[in-house]
Parts: sequence; C-alpha cells; structure tokens
Amino acid sequence: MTQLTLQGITKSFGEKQVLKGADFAFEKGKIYGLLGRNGAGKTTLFNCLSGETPPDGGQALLVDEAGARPLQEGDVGYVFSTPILPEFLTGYEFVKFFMDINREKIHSSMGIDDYFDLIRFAPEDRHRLIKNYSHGMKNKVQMLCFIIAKPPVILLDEPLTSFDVVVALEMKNLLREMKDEHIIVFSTHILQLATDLCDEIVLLTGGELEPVDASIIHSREFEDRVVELLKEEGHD
Ligand SMILES: Nc1ncnc2c1ncn2[C@@H]1O[C@H](COP(=O)(O)OP(=O)(O)OP(=O)(O)O)[C@@H](O)[C@H]1O
Repeated sequence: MTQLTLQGITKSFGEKQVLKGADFAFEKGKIYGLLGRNGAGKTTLFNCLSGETPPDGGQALLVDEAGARPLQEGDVGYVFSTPILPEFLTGYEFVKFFMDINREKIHSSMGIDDYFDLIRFAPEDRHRLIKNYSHGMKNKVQMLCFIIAKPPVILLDEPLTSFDVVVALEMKNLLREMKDEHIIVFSTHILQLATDLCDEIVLLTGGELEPVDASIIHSREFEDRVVELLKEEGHD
C-alpha cells in the first residue's frame, strides 16, 4: 500500500502563517477532495508538495512496502488551475516532446495518437498551436502528461471548473480509471464535484488538515456540515 504521508508541514508568508503543521496520510487508490475557504492555503499546500515553493518545516514522505523516502519533484504531477504549456508548439509536437524526454518512465507501447484518442481529443485539434487551445483543452493536454508518465502523486488545483459538462464527465471518468495507480488529491470549491468524484474529503482549515467522516459524504446533511466546519474552525 503506497501512501503520501505529510508530517507537520508549515509555511508562512511574512507574518502570515498559512500552514500550521499539516499532517495527513493519503492512500493510493483513492481520490481525495481538498476543501477549504478562499485563502485557506490549498494552493500553498500543493506548491509545497510539488517543490514549487518548499515548506518552512515538516516533511512529505512516499511510503510503500520498501520503506519511506522523501517526496521528490518528479513524483508529483501538478495540474494547475491555469495550465502552463509551451504555446508555440502544437499539442501533437508537445506530447511527442514530452514522451521523448520521459522515455525511461514510459512502460506502454501506445503511440501519440493513441494517447490523444484516450482523452478524446479531436484529430483536427492535435496539430493546432497550443496558443489557440481553450483553457479546458490545455488542461486535457496536461492531464495527458500524467497518463503518459504516471507520477505516483497527482495534484489537481481546481481543474474541472474550466471544462464544459461533456469534457468534465470525460475527465471524471479518466480520473476514476487512473485512481488505482495513483494518489490523487483534488482541490475544489464545488461540493457536488467533491461528493461525486472523491472517496475521501479533507478540510484545510486553521492551517491543518482534517478528514471528514466518510459516512456523511453521501448524506443529505453533508453540505451543511462542511459549511459549518469551515465556518467554525480557525478561519482568521
Ligand atoms: N507568494 C505569496 N506571497 C505572499 N502571500 C501569499 C503567497 N502565496 C499565497 N499567499 C497567501 O497565503 C494564503 C493562502 O493562499 P492560497 O492561494 O494557498 O489559498 P487557497 O486556499 O488556494 O485559496 P483559493 O481557494 O482562494 O484559491 C493567502 O492569504 C495568500 O494571500
């Protein structure tokens, strides 16, 4: 059983302490929904895990049968809410380039078009410049990178909000297909998406992570309970 274990992650910006000792164990095979109010520190936590901005204290470990080791940048696939891709390439050129530089991580014989087929990317769009892609199309290409390279941990910062209903459903299904092989953590403000897609809900509140009792996730009072918890606990 592979786990991402966070131990006492702290991060401050000047006087403002955003993460105050976040502890949690995320397991492979589950999709976690990370909920928190605006400014709670969700993006900050993802940045600490992805190596984007190192935490001030604490550690993130990947734990499996072989033991525990510090989480490294290459272990994390990070889907930004605003995707960052080389705009001067076509989607096809970018995926080809990505496959070339990650060749040692790829254990599949699938070709570039097979991958595009998998994410239902229209053949005529594959050879257009990324510059002209919609936000949702760029997110899809980013997701494709993780399908190809399979990093153990995938962090998604509010990505599905930019998808139309059809693409959102396709991406939800893709995530469900991918979850057995990954630790997937998903930040969102959309409670329905969280209950729909996630196996576990985690609240980021008062700079710490707290699980929500799984038995209430699909209950009618879920929304009220979450709002209550986020209102009452440590929001300053
Ligand atoms: N580089 C930075 N410099 C200074 N303050 C920062 C920096 N990055 C984030 N912060 C502050 O840290 C706090 C947490 O921000 P963060 O973006 O992590 O929250 P969030 O939970 O992702 O919010 P939202 O739901 O609104 O996206 C905010 O008060 C923000 O102003």
